[in-house]
Amino acid sequence: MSDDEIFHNAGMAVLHCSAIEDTESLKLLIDKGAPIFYQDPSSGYTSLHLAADKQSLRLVRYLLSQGATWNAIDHAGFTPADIALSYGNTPIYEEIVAEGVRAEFILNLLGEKAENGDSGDDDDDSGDNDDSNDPASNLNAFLSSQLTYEYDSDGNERVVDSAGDPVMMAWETPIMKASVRALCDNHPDTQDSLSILNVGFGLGIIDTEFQKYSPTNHTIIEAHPHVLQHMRETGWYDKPGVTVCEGTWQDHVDSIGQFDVIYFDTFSEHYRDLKAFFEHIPDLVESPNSRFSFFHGLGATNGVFYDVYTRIADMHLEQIGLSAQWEDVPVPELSAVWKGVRRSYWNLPVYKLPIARMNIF
Ligand SMILES: C[S@@+](CC[C@H](N)C(=O)[O-])C[C@H]1O[C@@H](n2cnc3c(N)ncnc32)[C@H](O)[C@@H]1O
Repeated sequence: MSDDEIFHNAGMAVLHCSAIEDTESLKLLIDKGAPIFYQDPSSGYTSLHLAADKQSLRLVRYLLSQGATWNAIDHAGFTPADIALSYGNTPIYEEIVAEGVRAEFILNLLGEKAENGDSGDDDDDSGDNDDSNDPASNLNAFLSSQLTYEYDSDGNERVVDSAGDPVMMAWETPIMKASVRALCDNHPDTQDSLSILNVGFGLGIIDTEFQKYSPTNHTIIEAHPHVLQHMRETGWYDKPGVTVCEGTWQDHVDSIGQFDVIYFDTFSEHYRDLKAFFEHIPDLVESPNSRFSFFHGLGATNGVFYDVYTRIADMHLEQIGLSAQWEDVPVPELSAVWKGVRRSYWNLPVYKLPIARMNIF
């Protein structure tokens, strides 16, 4: 028998024992090195998918304790937690999501260690591998990519990079408006007029909304030369109170000052970059009343991943002394907006809008 056949048979035995909830035999197989992560070639199911499908919390716990993969996707596009959710099985869903948070949290720490030179690997979660020349995942490739401002066939504005990936799209307007309302409405410092920092101009949707509050200081950090050109052509450099900081936020963040309102929405960066920005917030806030938000699109092609990343971001904010509230914003059906672009980056009915404040004051 070839190695491949032995591997396949051992994997199928793991799946069979999971399907009949035979934990005794499962334990023997796993102790002998059978692959707990094995995916059925015809369905893509893993042992954890089967345990979720059986609604066996005991088996789910056992498999997770033995290192089962929390986020494997079957051929229909579902993770084990999606299956639990389809049954309304909250205990199993929560068990798997908690494991996801633990696993991603540790991967994040390992990623940081690697960046600090503690290990040779630059291996981390959430596709944070920027070795490629893909403008959507590598900042340098993005900054030298041609950007095009255009309208889709329904007249919705968007800006796309040279690979055809959308950088910003008009469908996000309700999210941007809701973010500005949550950041600016009833702000205790409105009397003195707000000072606002926005990182990432894109289509200028959020900056247009911020302008409605007549901020005395409205600072925009923008890195891409074509976006800056667009800002010049559309008069943003001449608006009273607006300061455009050309370059990346990493270039400016240490000398930019303090603000009542801070928003962050870049492109081609990764969770670790957002987290690095979080760490500057204590130095960027003007007062105890200052509010911070960011575009939360982490893992937004799958509800389980989105849930896991919402919790991870919340924990990281907490670690640096920020406490966040998350408001649900409904997102309409979007299939039409992805026509003519390479990848869709959103596939969920609800946006989780974060509003964070320093909790040390
Ligand atoms: C998704 S768009 C922002 C959309 C914006 N919120 C709006 O309402 O239209 C992201 C923007 O961030 C810019 N950007 C990407 N990386 C950046 C960085 N490191 N520093 C500053 N700007 C960056 C991009 O050029 C792009 O204009």
